[in-house]
Amino acid sequence: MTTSFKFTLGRGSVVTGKWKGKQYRIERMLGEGANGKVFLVQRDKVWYALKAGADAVDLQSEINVLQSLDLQRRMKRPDTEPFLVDVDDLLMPDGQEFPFYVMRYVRGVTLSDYLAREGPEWFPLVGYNLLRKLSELHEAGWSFGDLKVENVLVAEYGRVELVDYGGVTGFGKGVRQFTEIYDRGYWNAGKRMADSGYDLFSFAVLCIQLQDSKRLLQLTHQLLPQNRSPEELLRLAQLQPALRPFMGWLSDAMAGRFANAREAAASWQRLVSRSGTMKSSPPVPGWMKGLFMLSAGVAGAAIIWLLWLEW
Ligand SMILES: Nc1ncnc2c1ncn2[C@@H]1O[C@H](COP(=O)(O)OP(=O)(O)OP(=O)(O)O)[C@@H](O)[C@H]1O
Repeated sequence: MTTSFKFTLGRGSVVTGKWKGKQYRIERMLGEGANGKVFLVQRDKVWYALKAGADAVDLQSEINVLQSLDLQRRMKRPDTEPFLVDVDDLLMPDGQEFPFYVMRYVRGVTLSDYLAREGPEWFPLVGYNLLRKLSELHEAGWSFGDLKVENVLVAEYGRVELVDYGGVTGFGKGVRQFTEIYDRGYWNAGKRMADSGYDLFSFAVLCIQLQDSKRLLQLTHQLLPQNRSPEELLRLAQLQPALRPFMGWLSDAMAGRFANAREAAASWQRLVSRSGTMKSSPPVPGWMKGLFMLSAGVAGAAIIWLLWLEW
């Protein structure tokens, strides 16, 4: 397998898996990162995301996680469509080979783009959905590791999907792929070790990042490494009106006081329904609009209930 990773696939080109022979038509590149390139592709009129990487070992560990999550979901609901669709090698016309996998295409935008487009009042609901996603992963024994704004895609009605499973780490192991600003170790708040608290800490930083990325970045430049602390982060959070209802929650998450992500999600849900921070007039379909005629708090709880049913 080659280690160089300089290739492009133009729109309309068709790639064929070496071993299984499935064909995919390339539409466009969705993203490019350290571990590979992700393309929007089509097969039998269905859209998928195809990720090709240079390093078979890295890609294999993402594949293992996705397989284990699919298994877990199918055990809960046997009719669930798998997220991981195909695994094969890509044979390029010039003879180079790249490992790839094909997954469900998430029709979403990044978390910050979603809130900019739909309005900041979606934050409590999207945050809740993200916590539920994390707890699903944790219950399979994995920590996401590299939780950050760019790795969370949000689709219609605040549905959340995590992308880039390259940082996923089994509980108890050292986290290898992380982004400093979201990292518990960087803020002198605990070990760089995979557990539910590691992701919840990153989630808390992500909340601040969403509300005030500028001051968060400034803070990292101002502080000496030994002075980085959760208290500094909480001081920043306190300045954000949107985060005030969540101050206690953020403090618990940063101090590792939640037993797991499910407990953290339940606590978030209680806060949202109690404080009425849930948005009250979203662009929702007619059947859901009726629910929003109720008070914001009740409507919020109703949406959460709906999402619980679907999850
Ligand atoms: N299933 C998907 N559906 C839609 N878009 C996706 C999907 N998977 C990945 N993407 C897009 O492709 C981008 C790059 O994917 P990914 O983060 O997995 O690559 P990477 O090489 O591991 O990147 P990084 O260097 O950030 O680790 C994502 O930010 C996202 O925009």
